[in-house]
This record gives sequence, C-alpha cells and structure tokens, in this order.
Amino acid sequence: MQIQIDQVSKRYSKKSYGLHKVSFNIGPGLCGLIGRNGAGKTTLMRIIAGIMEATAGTVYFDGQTMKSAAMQRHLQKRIGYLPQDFGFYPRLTVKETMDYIAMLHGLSGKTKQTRIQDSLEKVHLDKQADKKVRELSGGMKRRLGIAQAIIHEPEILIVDEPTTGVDPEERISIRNLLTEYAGQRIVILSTHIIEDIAQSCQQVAVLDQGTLKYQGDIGSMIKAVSGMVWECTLPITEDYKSMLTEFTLVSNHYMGDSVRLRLLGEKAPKADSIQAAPTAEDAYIWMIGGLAP
Ligand SMILES: Nc1ncnc2c1ncn2[C@@H]1O[C@H](COP(=O)(O)OP(=O)(O)OP(=O)(O)O)[C@@H](O)[C@H]1O
Repeated sequence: MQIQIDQVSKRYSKKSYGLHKVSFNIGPGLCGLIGRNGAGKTTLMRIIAGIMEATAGTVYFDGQTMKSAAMQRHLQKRIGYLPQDFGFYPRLTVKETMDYIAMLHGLSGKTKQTRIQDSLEKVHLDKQADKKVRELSGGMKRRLGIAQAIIHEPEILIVDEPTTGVDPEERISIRNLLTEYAGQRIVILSTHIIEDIAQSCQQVAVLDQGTLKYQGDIGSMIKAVSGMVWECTLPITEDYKSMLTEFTLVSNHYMGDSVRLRLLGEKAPKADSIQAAPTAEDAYIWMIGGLAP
C-alpha cells in the first residue's frame, strides 16, 4: 500500500488554512508527523482517514480515492483511526468496550472473540480485560484506544498523539507496539516529541502552520543541519539574546555564572565555539524556523 497526498489544502475560514498545498507519499512502516500546536497534523490525519474532506487536493490509496461513497466505505474498512480525545464509556470493562467496537465493525461469533483477544494481546492489555475503563491509567487507555483501532486489522493505522501525557516507560511501550504493528502496513502517528520520531519512524513529515517543511527519512533530516550546530559558553552577565537575530537557539544550560548555548547557524557564533554532532531535535528546530519566543 502507498498513500499519495497530492496538493491537499484545508481552508477553515477565509483567512485560516489548516493545511496549504501539502504533497508527499507514505509507504509501509512507521511515519511520524511532527509539528507544534496548530501545525495541521490532526487536520491531515482526519483527511487521510476520510473523516474530513479536503478543500482542495486528493489523497490516493494505491491510486484509489474516497471521492465516491462506495469507495470511501471500501477504503475506510482498511483504515484504523485513534483520535486525540477518544471517548470511552468509563463503566464498561476493557472487554465490553472491545465487544462494542467489534460489533460496530460487523464482527461476530468466533472471529469477534479471536480479534478481541488478538488486539488486546498486541497492546498488552489482555490481562486487564475485566477491568473497568475508569480504572485504567492514562497509558492503558491509550493502549485500549489502539486496540479498538486495530480490531479490524487495518492496513493503515492512524494515531493522533498517542504518547502525549504518558510516563516515559509507557511512551516507549506504545512506540514499540506501533512499530510491531507496522511491519508491512502503514502506521501514521502524530507527536510533539521528536524523540518518538527519531527512535521509531522510518519516515518523517514536518508540518508548520499548515505547510510541509520536510519529508523524508530521519537520517537525511539530521544531515540537513550538519556543520550548522554550535556550542559555546558565555558569562551570564553577557546578554546572548542579541545573537538570536543571526542564530537559532536550541538550548541554554545555566551552570553557575555561565550559560552553555547550543545554536544553529551557517558560521561559528564565537571564535571559541565548538561544532557539535547534529541531532533530530536540532534538525526539527531548524526546519520550523526556531522555537516560539
Ligand atoms: N474546526 C476548525 N475550525 C477552524 N479552525 C480549525 C479547526 N480545526 C483546526 N483549526 C485550525 O487549523 C490549524 C491546524 O489545526 P490542527 O488541529 O490540525 O493542528 P495540530 O498540528 O493537530 O495541533 P495540535 O498539536 O495542537 O493538536 C490550527 O490553526 C487550528 O486552529
């Protein structure tokens, strides 16, 4: 399966674009969408999932589109979607929740039982099957959200910010189960956390204010800032803010009476600056034109 996003725009009002002429292809594996709040990640995921219509442009699934209702139904059967704010019924148990979702997918009998069991095992929630949803931790609820999204074994899984607000161990666990699910399927996840992308995604798309800033593999993204990452130390009495007209700040670590800066720029910020090995975070900050003030 290949997804081709072709010149997709979403206009919410005369002045506001959620997305503006976004084009790129997504192949099998894990694809990370990254960008700050309001970048357009949710808008793009909803359009791919067929929940929202683009104002202009087309999404192709192996050359097919959702333009007709019949084709939309056909393609949506191959897509699983977990929105950011999935509403569960707190009084249902994990198994009852899955049972309900399975019925919505038209599953019944032995197939239904097998799919529920398989999905819960994949997200490591099979031991919690009889627990009420309200008794689950935030991370467990995310995993239940993924389980409901994969119950019909979709070829494309779309998950909106699955790792936000969960502890580091749970984040890694969620990342790993998405990687396992991907295999030859397409998994698209959105995140604010560059580490999640760097550690698990073969493909990355950086969105900013509705436009695509980068699309490709993480290694090439990092290479794009090679030779542009600098570290230098200044006394805290020196105001480094004036340097930020020419350089992009990645981090500032205060250590006693000095501050260690990590900056991005074409040339060394100071004579004694040291060139540093670029990271995914450096590349991301460069691509979105620096951190918000
Ligand atoms: N229903 C809507 N009506 C009007 N504007 C909207 C609507 N939904 C989104 N927007 C605007 O479109 C832009 C993109 O929003 P979107 O939710 O896709 O971004 P996002 O990258 O998912 O953000 P976040 O990380 O905060 O979830 C934002 O400026 C947002 O305010």
